Amino acid sequence: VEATPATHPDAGTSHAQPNAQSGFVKVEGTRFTIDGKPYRFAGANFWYGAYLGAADGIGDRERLRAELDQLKAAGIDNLRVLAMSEASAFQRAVRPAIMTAPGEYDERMLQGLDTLLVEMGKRDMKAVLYLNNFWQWSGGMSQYVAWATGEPLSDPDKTGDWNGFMQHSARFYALPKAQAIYRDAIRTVIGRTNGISGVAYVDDPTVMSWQLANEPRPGSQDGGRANIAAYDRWIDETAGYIKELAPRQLVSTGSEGAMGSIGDLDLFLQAHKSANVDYLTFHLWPSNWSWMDHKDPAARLESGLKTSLEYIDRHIDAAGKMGKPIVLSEFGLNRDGGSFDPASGVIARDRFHRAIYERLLQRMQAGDAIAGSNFWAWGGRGRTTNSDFMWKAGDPFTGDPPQEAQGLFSLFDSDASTLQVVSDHAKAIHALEP
Ligand SMILES: O=C1NC[C@H](CO)[C@@H](O)[C@@H]1O
Repeated sequence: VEATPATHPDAGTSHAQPNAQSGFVKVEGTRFTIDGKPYRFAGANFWYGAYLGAADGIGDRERLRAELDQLKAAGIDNLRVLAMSEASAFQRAVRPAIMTAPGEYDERMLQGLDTLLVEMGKRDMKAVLYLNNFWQWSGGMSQYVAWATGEPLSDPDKTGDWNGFMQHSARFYALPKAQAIYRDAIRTVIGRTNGISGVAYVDDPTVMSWQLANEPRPGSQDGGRANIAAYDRWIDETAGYIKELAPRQLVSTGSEGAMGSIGDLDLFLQAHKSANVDYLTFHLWPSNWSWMDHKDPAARLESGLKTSLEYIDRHIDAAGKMGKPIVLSEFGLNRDGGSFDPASGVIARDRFHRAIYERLLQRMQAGDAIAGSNFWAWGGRGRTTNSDFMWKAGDPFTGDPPQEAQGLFSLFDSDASTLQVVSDHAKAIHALEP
C-alpha cells in the first residue's frame, strides 16, 4: 500500500487496498519494478500520441487504436509522449497547441491525452509524459520566456542562430513568471481527471513517469555553464513539486546525458543527484552530433557505432555509481543515403539499432542500471505528400516533429525490417531472468 506524503491533499487516505496489485512503476535500487517484479522495456517515442487521440479533425482515433495494437503486438509497450505544447509564432511548431495562452488550455487536446491514456491502459502499456520542451517545435521554454518578458521570439528556423536560441530558452529556468505559467501547466495536466475513465491521472498506473521537459539543456555549449546553478535548482524544485502532486508516479528530467549537459558527464550527474529525480535518461544522436553523416549514415557507421557504444557504456556505468536506473529515451539514425522516402533502404539504421539493442541487452543481463529504451520515433502510417517533406498544420503526424523533414528519423509501419529488430529486442528483454 503506497503511503501518501503528508503534504499531499489526499494525506491520510490510502488509494490502494492492502495487497492490491497497484500496477505503478516503482524504483528499487537501479531497477524498475511493477508489483515487486522487475520491469524492463523496449519502447518508442510517440510524441504526437495525444494529438492522435484528439477529435474534431485534429486527431485520428482509428489510426491511434490500430497503431497501438501494432506496437503492442511487436512487444513495444512503453511510449514517450508530448503532454504539453504552447501556442507560438515559431514557423516550425506543431499546431494546435495544448496551451493557447498562459493559463488557457485547449480542452480538445487534453481530451486527446485522456483518450491516449485510456487506450494505452487497455493494452497494458506505460506512458512517459514530458511537460515542456527545450526546442521550438512545440513552443516550449522559449515561448515561456517570450510570455514572461514580452520580448519577441528568435526563431532558429529563420535565423539559423541555434546558440542564441538555446541561450534564450535557458533563461526560462530563472524567470519566476515563466515558472509560474509552467507550474500552472503542470497542475493542469497532472491534476487532471480523465474525462473518459473518471480516473485521476495521479491514480493511473498507465503513467509511469512525468518528465520535466524534452531535452532540457543548461544553455549553449559556450554559454550554458553560467546557467548551471539555476538549471540544477530548477530540476530539483520542479521534480519536488511533481513528486508532491504525483507521489505514486516517477519523475525524470528528459535529459540527453552529457551531450545535453554542455558535454560534461559530471554536470549531468550533478543535475540528477536530487532525491526528487527517480531515474536518469540519456539520448543518442550520432548524426545530429556529427559522429555520423545525415546524408550517408553508412559512411562512418563503424566509427559512429563505436563512439555510440562508448557513450552508452559511460552513462550506464555512471547511473550504476549513482544507484539510479537509466533509460535510453531517444536514439535514431537516418535512412540510407539520407533519404526521407519511406520506400528507401534502412540497412545502416537496422545495423545501428541491432548493435545498440545488443549492448543494452548485454548490460541488462549483467544486472547493470539500464532499464529500457525508446527509439525515435514511431511514424506508423503517417506520410507527407508535400514536395518539401515539411509538415503543415492539418497534415498527418509522423515520428518527425514539424521542424524536421517528415521521414528523417521516422520508423514507418512499412519499415518491417526495423520493426523486426525492435520486436526481437523486446522478446529478448521479456525472456530475461527476473
Ligand atoms: O527530442 C528530440 N531529439 C532529437 C530529435 C531528432 O533530431 C528531435 O526531433 C527532437 O527534438
